[in-house]
Amino acid sequence: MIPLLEINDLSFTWPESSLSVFDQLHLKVEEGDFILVKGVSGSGKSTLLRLIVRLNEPQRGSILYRGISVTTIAPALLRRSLCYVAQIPRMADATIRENLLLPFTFAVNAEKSPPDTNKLQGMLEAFYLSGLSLDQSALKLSTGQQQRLAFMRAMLLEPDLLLLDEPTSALDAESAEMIFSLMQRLSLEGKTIIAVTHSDVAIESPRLLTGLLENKNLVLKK
Ligand SMILES: Nc1ncnc2c1ncn2[C@@H]1O[C@H](COP(=O)(O)OP(=O)(O)OP(=O)(O)O)[C@@H](O)[C@H]1O
Repeated sequence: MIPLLEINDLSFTWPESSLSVFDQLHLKVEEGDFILVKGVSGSGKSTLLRLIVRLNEPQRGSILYRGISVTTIAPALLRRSLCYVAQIPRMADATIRENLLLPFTFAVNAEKSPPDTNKLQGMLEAFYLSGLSLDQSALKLSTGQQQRLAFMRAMLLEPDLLLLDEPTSALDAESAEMIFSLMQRLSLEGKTIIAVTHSDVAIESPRLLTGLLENKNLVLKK
């Protein structure tokens, strides 16, 4: 079986830097895997996610999505299937509904049908956002609420792989707990997730793997 994502021999150095972030890194992600990437600050956790969705390009090595080099897939197309949620959520100065539906206005998602109000309301509840109106301003939400909204917006696109960059960094313990329980639930539903975290969280999923980024490489363990 071809893995969902396969990284081989990956080496990367930021422009104008003399130190490489990765040196011959390998990673294989099968459908349904839930990988929590840990590592000290500066070990390259965000950089790894950025390379996967082609926000940066490696100097060496390959990243294959379903066996195809990501360099041959237009970034917008790639990011339709591999959804990246950045550390700091970005919301437009618009309502919650408009923010959630924004990706469906992109040409690349033209064949995806936008969710109706019922689905959006249901999802708000599932993402611990019940009580909010779809017609209120997204910018007036707390960081934790915006983060859950960004997470929900990504899931509405039904990506093959969800990449979450430090989804709980700006959150209090209670909001972080909600994000982790959401990730656990999605993993139990069979979603494939790579999430970067600093926290020592108790997540239970039969498909959970912990990846430690250390010495420019990633070591996975059960
Ligand atoms: N845009 C950039 N330009 C140059 N160097 C960068 C850039 N972004 C990150 N780096 C460097 O790359 C290395 C890895 O950074 P990265 O942000 O991936 O680490 P991280 O493990 O995600 O850190 P943190 O846990 O603090 O978020 C660091 O040495 C950092 O200084």
